[in-house]
Amino acid sequence: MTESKERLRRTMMFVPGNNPGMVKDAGIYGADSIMFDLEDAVSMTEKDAARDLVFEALHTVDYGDAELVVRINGLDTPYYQNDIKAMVKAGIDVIRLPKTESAEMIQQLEAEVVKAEEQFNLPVGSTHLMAAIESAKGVLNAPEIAAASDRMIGIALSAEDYTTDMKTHRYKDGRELEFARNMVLHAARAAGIAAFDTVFTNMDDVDGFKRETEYIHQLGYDGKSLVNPRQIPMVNAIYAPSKKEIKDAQNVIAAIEAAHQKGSGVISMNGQMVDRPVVLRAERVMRLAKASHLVDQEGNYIEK
Ligand SMILES: CC(=O)SCCNC(=O)CCNC(=O)[C@H](O)C(C)(C)COP(=O)(O)OP(=O)(O)OC[C@H]1O[C@@H](n2cnc3c(N)ncnc32)[C@H](O)[C@@H]1OP(=O)(O)O
Ligand SMILES: O=C([O-])CC(=O)C(=O)O
Ligand SMILES: [Mg+2]
Repeated sequence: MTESKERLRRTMMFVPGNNPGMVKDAGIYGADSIMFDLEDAVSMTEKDAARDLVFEALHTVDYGDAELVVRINGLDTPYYQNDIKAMVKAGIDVIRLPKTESAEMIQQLEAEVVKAEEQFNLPVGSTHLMAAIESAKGVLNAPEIAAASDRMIGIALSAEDYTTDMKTHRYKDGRELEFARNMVLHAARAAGIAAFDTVFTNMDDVDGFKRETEYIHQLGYDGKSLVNPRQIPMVNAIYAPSKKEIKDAQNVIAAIEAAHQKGSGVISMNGQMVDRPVVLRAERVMRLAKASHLVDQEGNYIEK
């Protein structure tokens, strides 16, 4: 559970569960998490076929190191119980509940997941959960939702449905999302889980996508839900630390290790106090640097 809670999740790519070609090839683009969609990308008439297709793919396709997520249908639909059963049986890593509005909904989801894990002789607790927050009620209850279960690995803002619920729509400057973005992020951080920003659906507005990603990176989001593989390298580039950030992080880690040997937890480096929060930030920079293939095994910067 700990490893799973802490893994890098910069890119979580939606893959329509009813599209055999996309489902089969989803692993080739290097997304940190692949999210098969059984909900809004799939029409009512294709719900069963999509579930079968994803189930089959989970058994036959090698998705490498990617985390495998499924967005099931909502708790107010006739599909969600079959979705949970099939996905737990297939050994999915994470179930994402759409349109989550309360902690009770997560508990209802968890009860079904426990039943399925027992039915298929899987260790109880092995399936992780996350929630998509898509309404005013969900945003206001985000702290309770994020803390509703030990299985929770993250919460995501879903701005398409959220802006509809708020009687607005998405603007280029994103000001209509300010409160929700901050609320979701704070709820995730307070619960110690990951925060995912919403999809950006205009594939032709590359500058707009980059601006939005820079903004949510600055806020502190772990990553973003995506709809297209072309968005993956753009997110990774924004999350990749610079050469100077890597050097500084390495200096901080080396200096604090030396200080610890002498029994001290705080030091001064170039006039700057270095203590635990600075070290934790440096360690995250190094995790991102490794994931971005910017350093080799020994931690040396790789010139491109
Ligand atoms: C509000 C919400 O609920 S959002 C979540 C639900 N929506 C989705 O899941 C939509 C996911 N995205 C898509 O279906 C598509 O990316 C679209 C329709 C937005 C654009 O499609 P296209 O114009 O065909 O994209 P593009 O030309 O960039 O595709 C390039 C390649 O990537 C593949 N691809 C595109 N999107 C995806 C995806 N999400 N997952 C896997 N593969 C994809 C295409 O199949 C194509 O493969 P090919 O070169 O082997 O033929
Ligand atoms: O989770 C997302 O970003 C996509 C979605 O369902 C929404 O925006 O309503
Ligand atoms: Mg939605």
